[in-house]
Amino acid sequence: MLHRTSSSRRLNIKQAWNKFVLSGKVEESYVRDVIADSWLRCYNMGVNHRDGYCQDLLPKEEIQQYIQEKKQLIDIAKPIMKTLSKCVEGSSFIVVLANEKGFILESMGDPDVLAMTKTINFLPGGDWSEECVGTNAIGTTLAINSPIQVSGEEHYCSKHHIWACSAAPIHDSFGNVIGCLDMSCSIGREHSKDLGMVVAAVRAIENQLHKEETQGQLFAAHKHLTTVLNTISEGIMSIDKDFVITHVNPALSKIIGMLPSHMIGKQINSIFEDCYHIKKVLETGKACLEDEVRIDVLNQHIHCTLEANPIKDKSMQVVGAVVIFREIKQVHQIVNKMAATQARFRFRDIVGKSDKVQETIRKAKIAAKSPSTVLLLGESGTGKEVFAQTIHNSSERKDAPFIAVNCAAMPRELIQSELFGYCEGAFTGAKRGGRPGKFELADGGTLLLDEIGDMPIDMQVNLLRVLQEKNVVRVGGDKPIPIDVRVIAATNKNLSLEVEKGIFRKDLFYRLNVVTINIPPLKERYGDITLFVEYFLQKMSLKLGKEISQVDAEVMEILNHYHWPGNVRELENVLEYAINMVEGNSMTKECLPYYLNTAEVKIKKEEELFTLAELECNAIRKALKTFDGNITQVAQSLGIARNTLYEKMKKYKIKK
Ligand SMILES: Nc1ncnc2c1ncn2[C@@H]1O[C@H](COP(=O)(O)OP(=O)(O)OP(=O)(O)O)[C@@H](O)[C@H]1O
Repeated sequence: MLHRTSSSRRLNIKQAWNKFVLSGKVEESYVRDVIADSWLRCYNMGVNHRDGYCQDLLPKEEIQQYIQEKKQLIDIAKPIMKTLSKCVEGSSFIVVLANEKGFILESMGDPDVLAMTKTINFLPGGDWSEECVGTNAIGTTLAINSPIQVSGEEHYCSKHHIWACSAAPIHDSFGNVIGCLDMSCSIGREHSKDLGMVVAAVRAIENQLHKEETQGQLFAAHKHLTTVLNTISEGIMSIDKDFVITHVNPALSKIIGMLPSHMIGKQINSIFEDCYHIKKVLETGKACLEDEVRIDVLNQHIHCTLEANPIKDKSMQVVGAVVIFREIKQVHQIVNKMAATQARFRFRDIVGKSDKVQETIRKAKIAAKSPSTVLLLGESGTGKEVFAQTIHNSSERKDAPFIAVNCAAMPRELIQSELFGYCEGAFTGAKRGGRPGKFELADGGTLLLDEIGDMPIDMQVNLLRVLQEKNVVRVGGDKPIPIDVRVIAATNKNLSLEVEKGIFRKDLFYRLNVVTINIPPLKERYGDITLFVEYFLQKMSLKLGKEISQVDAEVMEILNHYHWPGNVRELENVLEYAINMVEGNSMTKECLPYYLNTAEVKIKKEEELFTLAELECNAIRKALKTFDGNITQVAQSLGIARNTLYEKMKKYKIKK
């Protein structure tokens, strides 16, 4: 139903208006109170009823300033204004947004009507307050803080009598008026639902504004909280009810040695090996405070106090937990640090799935359970010390010290006192009270004699005596001190050859060569390079503050075919160099050291020689993969009997 002001009513209002402009009094009952009040305000403000042309169109810079101030409102209102314009398309309407002072910020709609608005400066920058142009929808809605429709002669100025306008104020979440929305058309084209549409559009604008405000507040609160968490020196982690890590602060990342991005989104038990304290909090909903726990993560043990608090929702259901870690620098850790290295590695930390490494691990596990002396043989950088630490940590001596001594690095004249200690006054410069040697420091634990092949021959006899007698006599002393030490010796030399050459004592060789473990060179560990790359990338990305998300296939090709004379240590160094060289987050072959990119490496790759056993082993593996473990088909394809195939699989420890 069209609601147009009837011509008789218009006439009555017009007569009332005519009388009012002469007398300044509203006598007729045809004029709504809200309009009459507005007329009186305008009359008292001295608004010229014959004018109505907005004189005060703002200069461009000032309009821009107003637009800038209301950017958020305009951004939200514009799409809603467009929708409103679309709804009334073809009905000669325009939609106008003004600020709380009545200055127009934005207008859109019917082009003919927009053209008409130019004659009265009903344009962006125009001041449509009552004070400036008298009673009108924009100025009056702002003056009364309520929606209003102003038609024809209800306008204070005669020039506006040809318009019918509906407007409603827009409020912020505190109820302050921040602007208004108006819909205008020529008189006679207005509709009873115009005001309702404007009010609905204003509600939509206000809702969106409040939503953005709430989001802004949430964002600010989140930022605030993150800043607090990030500046706290304790390690803090939050988890959800499914044990998934949702937040890790930088302090915890530093304690654990792992980037937050590598932890967030993961299950806690994929990072921490023993997390039953934390799980209990989620299960029981009760907080937990532990004085001292050992957290096993990334081949290291972290001693810390642990505090875990449940997070509950409105209905008191546990929805997650916050865990606080405080690192304890334990006394024996400090002692260990001063004396030698901390034994960090355990079997599960040893990278490598190749048969050769698995065989070495099998033997090392046996050695760990026995009290016998162990001899570790392997090229430089293969991980002899890694295995020595692992054996120690898996032995019953794991809680006692692990001391490593490099026999090649010690000055010849100091070996004796370093290993066996000295008494006060043993030599010039000897400390008061004397000093214990490495054997004494390792008492109850394990002593790694690294590079044993480099121990001077005249020192070897003393070592043999200590190993046999199980006591040490400090340099300058005469009292034997009993020691209980498990010795692990390691060398990259061929000790029997050294014995033949007379450089190494035969009796010491036999004394050490009780449980011998060969550590394979890296080039023989088929398939392990990829695992090492993953492991070192994760370890070093934190140290170097870089995240590498991709390693080119070409890089893997080169790394997989290089002969690695420096073994794992060389690979570790190459990767550290390459990570440093990465620009962006992808490792290309240009990042590798020059020598790995040279022709020599490629030739080696082509000329690579395998032993017969390796060829046989590879052929069986390939065939098993091709025939999906079907023994009959594999035996047929290789031209051997099934029994022979089983024997060979056993020999090479190949599983189906
Ligand atoms: N299986 C492994 N898993 C993880 N890291 C390893 C492994 N093997 C070796 N490494 C790393 O490679 C480097 C060299 O290892 P390590 O010092 O144990 O070798 P080594 O054989 O004792 O060397 P050298 O003969 O020169 O003393 C170390 O940084 C070690 O952490």
